[in-house]
Amino acid sequence: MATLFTLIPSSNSTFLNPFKTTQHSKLHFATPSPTFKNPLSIRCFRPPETDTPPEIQKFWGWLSDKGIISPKCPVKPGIVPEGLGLVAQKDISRNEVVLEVPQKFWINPDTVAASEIGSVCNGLKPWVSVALFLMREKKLGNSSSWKPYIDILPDSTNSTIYWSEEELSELQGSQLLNTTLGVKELVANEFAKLEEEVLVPHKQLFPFDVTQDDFFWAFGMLRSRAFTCLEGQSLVLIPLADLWVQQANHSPDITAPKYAWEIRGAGLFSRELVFSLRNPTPVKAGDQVLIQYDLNKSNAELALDYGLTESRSERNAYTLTLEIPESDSFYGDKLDIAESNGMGESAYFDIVLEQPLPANMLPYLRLVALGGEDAFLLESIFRNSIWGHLDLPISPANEELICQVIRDACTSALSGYSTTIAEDEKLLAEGDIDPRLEIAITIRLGEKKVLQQIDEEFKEREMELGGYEYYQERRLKDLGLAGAQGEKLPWIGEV
Ligand SMILES: C[S@@+](CC[C@H](N)C(=O)[O-])C[C@H]1O[C@@H](n2cnc3c(N)ncnc32)[C@H](O)[C@@H]1O
Repeated sequence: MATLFTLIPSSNSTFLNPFKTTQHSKLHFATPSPTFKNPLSIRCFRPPETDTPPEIQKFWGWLSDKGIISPKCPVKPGIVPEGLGLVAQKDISRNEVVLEVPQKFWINPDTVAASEIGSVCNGLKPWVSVALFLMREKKLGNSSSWKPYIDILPDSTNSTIYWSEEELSELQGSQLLNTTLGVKELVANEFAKLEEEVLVPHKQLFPFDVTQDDFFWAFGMLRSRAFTCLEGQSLVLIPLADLWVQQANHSPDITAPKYAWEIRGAGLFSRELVFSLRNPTPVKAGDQVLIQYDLNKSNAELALDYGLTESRSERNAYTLTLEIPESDSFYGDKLDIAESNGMGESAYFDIVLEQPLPANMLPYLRLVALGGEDAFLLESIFRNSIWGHLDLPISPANEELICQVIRDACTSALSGYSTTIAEDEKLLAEGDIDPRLEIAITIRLGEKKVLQQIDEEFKEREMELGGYEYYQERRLKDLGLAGAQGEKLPWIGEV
């Protein structure tokens, strides 16, 4: 029954689909923190502060020259513990608009299409074309009109896509390791395609070396900064707005992004679009303006996208993949039942720490495990009612099988990690750890806790097998054919 249950990585990426791969690709990464190069002095609205790096001053001057910000702008980029952030220049109340960025300063697939490389980007995936644009602008250096923006972008983040092999080894056994390797492989494949189809044939547009590392840099920038849930926009980089830092550990005051930003019409007849950012919670002058990037992302997703994790227990999740094996003699019937109930041959269940099992997980498991004396339930006569029956235990054999399969899978997954929960907890308690190691420990600890929780839940089910009411008893009761204790009366056959 091993095929009943497989554990695969999951990634609800901001702009990529989930990956199913465990293949390794070559890794090349380094330089974790933002660096500021090219010392230059520029005009800015406020007197330059002595500790403000020249790149930020130049960026600010560029934004003011372009009219994106005015002297009244209530926020300003500043150095914060998380790299660059937006710092309040005055007390800002909740819901106050802190900045507005017109469409002409956005970088999205339309920007690329209208640029010098637009004609060679036709047919590229939106994220690939924006990544190509971004790395080209970086290579263009002083000739790029986006230089002040490109110069404030970090060389990398703590996203696992930038980790060295040694750093990744701390994730041994985790789903995040598989997901990261899958993403890296996908990006490497996209780069190989891009090289063959665009970079080499159009060398005149790319008269410099463009490497896979450059592409990884651009990919990581998009992954950590692009807005993807805006109306009508597949993905868009919005200079200045992308300096917003994630509120570490959830504060109920900080609302989800959908309340914090919007695209609205501006100008004559509202023809021009403007990205507008509102302050989610009152902030005092000098403090950072913070946001929640996405309340629904797991720690693995936060680590992959942004290179950060949170200690809230709901951020810890593990994705179980269940599937109906093609070799199952009832494959067709089971698939039909799954499909009639909005599911398919495979089903993914994100199990969250300290949360109940996802709806439909137990019915799907029972369906996959259905066989033997219970197989009559797969007959077409039951097709309309079967899902309701699967919501509750079907038979001791079926329930025992799902418990065994899940518990075996948990034991096997737990044996893949190189540390125990206690060891990880001790390491975290000691503190003063490298940020990437802290991310790795948080992830593997969270995954193991979820696996342990699943195992305990099914262990309890296993111990209660004798106490459940199964399909036959329920059916007899419904028909008024059960005895006083719910037992089948001796003269009753199969129902
Ligand atoms: C949208 S950018 C924000 C601007 C960024 N701080 C910078 O220096 O350019 C997102 C990135 O900021 C950093 N970041 C944001 N919130 C953070 C947090 N709470 N803890 C650590 N790093 C954070 C991460 O590197 C993340 O990938």
